Amino acid sequence: MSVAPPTVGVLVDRYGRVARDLRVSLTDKCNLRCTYCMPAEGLPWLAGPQLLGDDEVIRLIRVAVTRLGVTEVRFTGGEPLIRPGLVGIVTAVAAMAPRPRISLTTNGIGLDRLAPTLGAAGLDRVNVSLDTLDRERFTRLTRRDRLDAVLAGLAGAAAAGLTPVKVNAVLMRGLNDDEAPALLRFALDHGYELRFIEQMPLDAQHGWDRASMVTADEILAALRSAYALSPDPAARGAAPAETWLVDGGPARVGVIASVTRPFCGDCDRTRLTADGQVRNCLFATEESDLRGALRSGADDDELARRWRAAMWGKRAGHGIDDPAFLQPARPMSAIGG
Ligand SMILES: Nc1nc2c(ncn2[C@@H]2O[C@H](COP(=O)(O)OP(=O)(O)OP(=O)(O)O)[C@@H](O)[C@H]2O)c(=O)[nH]1
Ligand SMILES: C[S@@+](CC[C@H](N)C(=O)[O-])C[C@H]1O[C@@H](n2cnc3c(N)ncnc32)[C@H](O)[C@@H]1O
Ligand code: SF4
Ligand code: SF4
Repeated sequence: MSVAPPTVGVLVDRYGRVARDLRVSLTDKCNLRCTYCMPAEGLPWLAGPQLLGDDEVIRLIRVAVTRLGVTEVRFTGGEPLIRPGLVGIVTAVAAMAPRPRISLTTNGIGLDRLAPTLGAAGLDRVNVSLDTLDRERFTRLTRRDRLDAVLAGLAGAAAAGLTPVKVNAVLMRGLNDDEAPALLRFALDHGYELRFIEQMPLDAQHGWDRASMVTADEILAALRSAYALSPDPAARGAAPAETWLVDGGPARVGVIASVTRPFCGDCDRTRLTADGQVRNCLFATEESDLRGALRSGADDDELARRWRAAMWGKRAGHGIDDPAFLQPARPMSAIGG
């Protein structure tokens, strides 16, 4: 392996990992306030001029897709459905050649209305976050009484063919950690693919505590009290989720065990924040400023060169277990989860 970043080709790092999955944050704002993500009062949001405009987002995605080998584009945030230009951005990305696969990670609010339009624009599939089926718990966990809107969003996505519809759930001790089997029952009944996510130290309040985090092992034990789980024979590839067949399959359930079973060795992700910074890892402490370069006249070759250089410096892993671990300055909602 050479000691300098490549000047042509794909987004490779010094460990030989190639990033083909681009996660784009379209806004740092959100209409929920999940306790594991942000405080009740919200956060100091990015100001208008700091945000990439729609044309700037599209241009950077085009650089990634046509020059850097990116084959998957995921829109996230914050809450991507509240970005006014979302449909136009999806339409533009779907017209790129080679056409990337296009997906969206969302809290689902408003998706019932938007799903057909997004599907027609070229969105392939969605992941919807849902941590509890109990209205009172949902309101406590997200600080908003919007469970019905999320359930409607899920149904709307399935009806619009944005499949497979995946459901992301974070379990919080003492709040919804008894709900794993019920969430799986709900997902099986509706044909959604459920994945549980271990809580990570990426909340704005820095309230994460390893000792109280609900672990993958605990989640699996809870699921096994109600279902037979067997290893999924399908190859995992670079996916964060490890999956199991439920009661012999074909239905599956996944666990994203970022903390207790990290998957950094196979990571294929690169991230672009809503203000145009490339991050080579969720936990990166440095960013590369593509917005500044773009606005001062850099051409596509130069943007691609900077992106390659940013990925080359990616660390081997997140280092959460390292005593010297430092939580990144930006929270999950600003990075793009
Ligand atoms: N540590 C870590 N966690 C990630 C990464 N990407 C996603 N996750 C976690 O996995 C959760 C689910 O991610 P999603 O956006 O639903 O998508 P996905 O699981 O990456 O992808 P698909 O299964 O292909 O839809 C995120 O909220 C994160 O908590 C990553 O690169 N590193
Ligand atoms: C940051 S959100 C952005 C997209 C959208 N607002 C949503 O909630 O799906 C993406 C995902 O990150 C997850 N998430 C947020 N904070 C997290 C944390 N501290 N640890 C693990 N996952 C987290 C959420 O549950 C959600 O599934
Ligand atoms: S997890 Fe998603 S829905 Fe919840 S507060 Fe964070 S950005 Fe909003
Ligand atoms: S923590 Fe960083 S290196 Fe590990 S999987 Fe996530 S983005 Fe990739």
